[in-house]
Amino acid sequence: MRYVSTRGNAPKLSFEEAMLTGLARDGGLYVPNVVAPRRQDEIEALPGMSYEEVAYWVMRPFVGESFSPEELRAIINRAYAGFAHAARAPLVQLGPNHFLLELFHGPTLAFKDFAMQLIGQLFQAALAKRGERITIVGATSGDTGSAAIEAFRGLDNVDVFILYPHGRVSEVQRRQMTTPTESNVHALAIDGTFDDAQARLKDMFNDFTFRDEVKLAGVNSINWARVLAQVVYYFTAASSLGAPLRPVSFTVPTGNFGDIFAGYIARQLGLPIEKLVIATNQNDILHRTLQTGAYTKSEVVPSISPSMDIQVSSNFERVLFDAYGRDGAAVADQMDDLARGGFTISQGAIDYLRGHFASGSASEAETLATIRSIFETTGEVICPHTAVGVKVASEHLGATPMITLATAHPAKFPAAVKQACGVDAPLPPHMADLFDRPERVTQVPNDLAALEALIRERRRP
Ligand SMILES: Cc1ncc(COP(=O)(O)O)c(C=O)c1O
Ligand SMILES: N[C@@H](CCOP(=O)(O)O)C(=O)O
Repeated sequence: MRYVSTRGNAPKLSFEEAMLTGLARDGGLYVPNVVAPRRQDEIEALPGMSYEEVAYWVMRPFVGESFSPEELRAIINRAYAGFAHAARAPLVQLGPNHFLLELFHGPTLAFKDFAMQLIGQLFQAALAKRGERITIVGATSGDTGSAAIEAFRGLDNVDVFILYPHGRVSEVQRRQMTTPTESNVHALAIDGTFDDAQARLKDMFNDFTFRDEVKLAGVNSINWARVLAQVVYYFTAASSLGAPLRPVSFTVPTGNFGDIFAGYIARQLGLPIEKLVIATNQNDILHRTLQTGAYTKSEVVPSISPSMDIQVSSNFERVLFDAYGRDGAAVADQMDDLARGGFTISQGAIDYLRGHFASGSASEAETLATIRSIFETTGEVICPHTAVGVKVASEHLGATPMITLATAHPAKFPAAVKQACGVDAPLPPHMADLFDRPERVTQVPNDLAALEALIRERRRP
């Protein structure tokens, strides 16, 4: 298996090379050169397998020669050993034909742990073999940052810099990033939005002098390995509800488009997903794009689901690449237009997108009302991101089982939960003293040169 850039003008790489490279050198994102459907009998055999066994089955063909079968199995087993639930990603029923896929039983209480715990192990194995050290820079709207810090804290050969938008993450999310004491961890509060943070990160990748000097690596969903790890739970969830013999639908709270893109890959691998529904908060650019055919940036408005306060959804480029028949030059043109404010999608490409995705959005009031009504009718306390998904899913329910991804633990957003339904959402025991731990953070300007200077100064040579 080789990996190609969505902009068609970068070297083709192996899985390990693509993982360590991050952003392609033409500014694009790496994707597999082919995603072939799996055999039906193999998919039928998934129920009854452990999460780790399904993960191995999903990932093995994508990993190729980069890791031996034994190495990959051991890496997967280590990655999920610390999860608090034996099923790793349990399903709970919310109502007739509506299920929640709980993705918050990892160490930092969000779905990011599924991929980050895995790539932490993959990076360590690859770096040990190569005898290399790297500098990870990540952009976060709240959850990627803490998951990355948890996966890489204390490692001798990795420095981690996490850029989060100052004042635009929840207090629990911020403290998860600012309280680790390891000297290889650096929390940076940028004066701007998540989009600014992600744009500066991509600028760093496009500054080849800096990139090569610090050996820059990325753990955002820029990194294909992140997306791959997230494909697994679509299979475990669907197969526990009877797939592939009966179809299922998914609704995915969406921001950077990584999680739903993983669902799109699962469908390409042969999972019968009837509807794949994009659920956005009031920052509804993806929903508007599907409706209008134009991807037009507007200002990010802070919401009670802050991790989805995004206008430039990085992984949308990956699906556009397919929508344009894998024409990298066409994608590169559209991304140039995006830098100037937006682009209009061709008729063929928008038909492709509408054929693969449905969409909807939830206002702030609808998000709060959903948290409240789910609590009152089921006793479940859900986080605001999950509530966005549940609200949008309710507009797409039918005869096919609907699975909404519960992307974070409610304890990460206690203020919104309290406002919605009046209950406290306590942190689990391993985080119970989070508010007593001292914070360590540097406020930084939204300026490439200043950020690069700080990283050069702080990283260990
Ligand atoms: C809790 C939560 N829900 C949903 C999302 C959106 O996921 P994605 O960015 O993969 O679309 C995020 C951020 O990634 C998140 O942290
Ligand atoms: N919501 C994310 C944004 C970054 O997404 P990623 O999947 O590209 O890492 C966050 O919580 O940081």
